[in-house]
Amino acid sequence: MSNPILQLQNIHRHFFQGGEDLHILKGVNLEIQAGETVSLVGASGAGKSTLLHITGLLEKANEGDVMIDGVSCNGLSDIKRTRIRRNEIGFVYQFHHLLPEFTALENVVMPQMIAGVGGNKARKRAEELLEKMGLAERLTHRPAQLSGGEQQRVAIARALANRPKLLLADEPTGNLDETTGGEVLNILLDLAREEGTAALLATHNTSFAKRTASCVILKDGKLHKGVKMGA
Ligand SMILES: Nc1ncnc2c1ncn2[C@@H]1O[C@H](COP(=O)(O)OP(=O)(O)OP(=O)(O)O)[C@@H](O)[C@H]1O
Repeated sequence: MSNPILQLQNIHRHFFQGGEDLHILKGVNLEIQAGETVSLVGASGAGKSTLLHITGLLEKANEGDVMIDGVSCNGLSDIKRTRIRRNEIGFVYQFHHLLPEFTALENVVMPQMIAGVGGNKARKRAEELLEKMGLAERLTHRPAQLSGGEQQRVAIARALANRPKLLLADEPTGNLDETTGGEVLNILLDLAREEGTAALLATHNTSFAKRTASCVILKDGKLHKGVKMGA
């Protein structure tokens, strides 16, 4: 069997605040395979965003290792960590962070051009992704001309544009109503499975968490296996 796409090994994170040692993550372990979707739930302040930041190589753990497709990222230089982050990891946030002056299509083309993909190829990939998102009629719309759900679908297409091995999403539907959020989540999960992307999604919405292949709960600094969920 091939390597898991993501392995978190004994991750610890402390914050030192006002003379106090806040030990937020106390030995977190997790494995996610290609095409596997996992939701991350936990009370506010449990450390979900901190764990996603460490997993996305945006910050470092005080102890432990993040392995991306078998590569140990702990001891790598900042340049190598940035390269892995750019090439192997896609991010979706609660707010879409699309570039307002560019169209939907251009927003999805852009990260590919930055990664060195040629214009025609990048455009074709962007069109395909946006069509799968049900946005074929919205390619030339700017973010302000799109609904919240449409904006978030463009953000998901952008995150997947460079075919990342790992998709990290922090409350990807947190800014949407229940129905729209559910639709956006289904699209995200279908696409991640279809593309073989490993996905870790932090969410407060327990009914949404049921739609991923598995669910982990962050509590008292450790991950606990959630009840085995649906698909
Ligand atoms: N840079 C920092 N310095 C000090 N404390 C921090 C820092 N970043 C996070 N924390 C603390 O770590 C804890 C976990 O924060 P985090 O944002 O990861 O939680 P969360 O589970 O994502 O919460 P929410 O669901 O409310 O977004 C909180 O108590 C927070 O105050």
